[in-house]
Amino acid sequence: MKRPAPKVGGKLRHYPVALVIGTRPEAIKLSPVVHALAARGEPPRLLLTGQQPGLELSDHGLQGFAVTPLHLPGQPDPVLHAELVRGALKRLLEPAPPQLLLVQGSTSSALGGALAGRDLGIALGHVEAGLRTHDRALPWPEEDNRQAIDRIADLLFAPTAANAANLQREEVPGEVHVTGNSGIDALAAIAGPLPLRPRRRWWRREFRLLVTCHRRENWEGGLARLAEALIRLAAEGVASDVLLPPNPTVTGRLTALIGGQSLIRLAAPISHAAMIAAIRSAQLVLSDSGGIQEEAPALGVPLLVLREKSERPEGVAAGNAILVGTDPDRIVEEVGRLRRDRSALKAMSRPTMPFGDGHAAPRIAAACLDYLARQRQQPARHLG
Ligand SMILES: CC(=O)N[C@H]1[C@@H](OP(=O)(O)OP(=O)(O)OC[C@H]2O[C@@H](n3ccc(=O)[nH]c3=O)[C@H](O)[C@@H]2O)O[C@H](CO)[C@@H](O)[C@@H]1O
Repeated sequence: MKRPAPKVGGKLRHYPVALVIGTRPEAIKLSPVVHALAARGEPPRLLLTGQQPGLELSDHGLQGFAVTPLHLPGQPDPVLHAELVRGALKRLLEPAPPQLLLVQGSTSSALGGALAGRDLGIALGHVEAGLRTHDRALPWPEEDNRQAIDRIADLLFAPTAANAANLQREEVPGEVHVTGNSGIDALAAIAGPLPLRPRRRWWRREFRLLVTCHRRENWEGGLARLAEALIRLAAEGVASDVLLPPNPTVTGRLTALIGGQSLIRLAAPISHAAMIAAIRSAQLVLSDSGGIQEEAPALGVPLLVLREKSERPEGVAAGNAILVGTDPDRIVEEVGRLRRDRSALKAMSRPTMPFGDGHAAPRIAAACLDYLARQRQQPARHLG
């Protein structure tokens, strides 16, 4: 189907900085950056790809900013989606390109935005640069997308020193800044000043799990193995709250696998503030989400990571998380062990801040504006 090209807003020229947003985690993590840029007198234009249909920017405090929607929902083939975003953004931005384009993370929207920026010779900033599993298949396509974006970015905002070390090893040509993850800024905006004090009442009689599972690598087999584990745990009296993702494929499969099981509650996606409250009140979280791997340590909530490999080893190193994959025996065993061993659970409940101090966004905004000021003093860039 031929899609109409998005209308070009003449006002584009008034926005030296533009940001690409496609999904919930990008909105969550870029909102603090948008506000930090605005606080410094440079409110950016938001380019909303539509990857996650129904994403409401106002849910993430992004109302009132200039928004250009592209209406490009995610495709079964993420490489195709990245190309659609690339083409649409090139048509949109070519007449009046911004001086700096920011993308976040590892989505096909981020890759498409980065490639469009490169095609048009626009300086590119990557928020959340340098995360690596060093395995192109786990997760695919995120690992590929991250590497591809980092290779062409002019500004790389690495959340941690280990992320920056990955970039230095790869000898990326852009400037690397260690800033912390802006997701922790978003968390602080909800939870209050960080670090939090350890929770006093971390143990309760009833044992409830908070569960999310949506990564592509878990679609074939992983979801069914997790479902088996949750059903076995329910038989032992362990209750689970399973939060369904916005993705209808995963929601359909999870509902077919565990819908109607006693002690297992399925719930629709909730707001970020409600999610933070749910994490805080869980005794143990099971998740394959990237953002939750960052939030749980800062909130001092123990986490079992439903993945074989993670690009966020800092949570495991800090003692808050254990990588368990989706083997049902392993999940049942770890949950059982932590349920019985209160001191092990308590040791994982100490709030830690391996992913940042909650002040990443002002650092990112300052580095962007400094870069723009330097660029303005140089002769114009030419497309090679
Ligand atoms: C493993 C991986 O590659 N993850 C990538 C994925 O995000 P990620 O895996 O984090 O995506 P999720 O959809 O799990 O989003 C996580 C965020 O959504 C919140 N939440 C979750 C459930 C809910 O009902 N409501 C809600 O608000 C969580 O608190 C968290 O802040 O794309 C991000 C954006 O590019 C990247 O930064 C991540 O690296």
